[in-house]
Amino acid sequence: MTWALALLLNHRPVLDKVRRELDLHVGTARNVEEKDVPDLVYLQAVVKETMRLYPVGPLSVAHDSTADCWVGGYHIPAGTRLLTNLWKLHRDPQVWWPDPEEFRPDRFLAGGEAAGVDVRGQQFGCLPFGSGRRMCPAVNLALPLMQLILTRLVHEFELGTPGGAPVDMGEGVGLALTKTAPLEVLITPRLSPHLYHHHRVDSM
Ligand code: HEM
Repeated sequence: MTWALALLLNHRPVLDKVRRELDLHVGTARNVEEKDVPDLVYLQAVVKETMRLYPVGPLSVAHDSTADCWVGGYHIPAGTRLLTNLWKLHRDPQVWWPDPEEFRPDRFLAGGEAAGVDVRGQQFGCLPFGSGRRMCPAVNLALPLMQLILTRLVHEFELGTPGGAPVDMGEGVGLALTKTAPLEVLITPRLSPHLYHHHRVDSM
């Protein structure tokens, strides 16, 4: 979520395009709901492109091979500890991305080189949730949640940075891909005040 906001702040035309899609499908008279997300194909592309460039777990999760096997010409003996470098894979020009370092969600839209590419482990060039039997079991929780929370932030708030400065995209090293500089975002409501009404949950 942090990386998605940072990318949108540094790529205003992409943010504007997300808003235009929202204005078309949702308008400004109500809040976005989960049922709207399937119509928001550009927003979905933004989330995919964010996870391609900034996979939450850049080295995925370690696995041990249970049997001898060959991968890409290398012999892997049984019992080898294996890590998949998703960060490298997602930015490798030999995989399929002509301009892998660029944030360009359109590549996931019809006509783009990654049209139809999903992030649920079926296309091996983009695996933010891993693949196979041990892929992330929470993909169907995490993906819709990220899509909905990001959409609501973009729909309900103008987003800016202190002094209009670009966001520092420095990446930390670790099992989770963290930002080295904390993200500072200025938010201003952009919808009618009654849409920000919070329901109070009474304690039982
Ligand atoms: C955007 C959010 C998330 C991403 C990108 C993500 C990504 C991943 C990845 C790459 C793996 C390793 C898959 C593999 O080895 O092939 C994994 C495993 C796992 N994830 Fe997630 N994850 C996310 C959120 C979550 C959440 C919210 C939960 C729990 C509620 C969760 C629970 C797990 C568990 C239990 C495993 C280990 C599965 C196993 O080894 O069988 N993940 N996740």
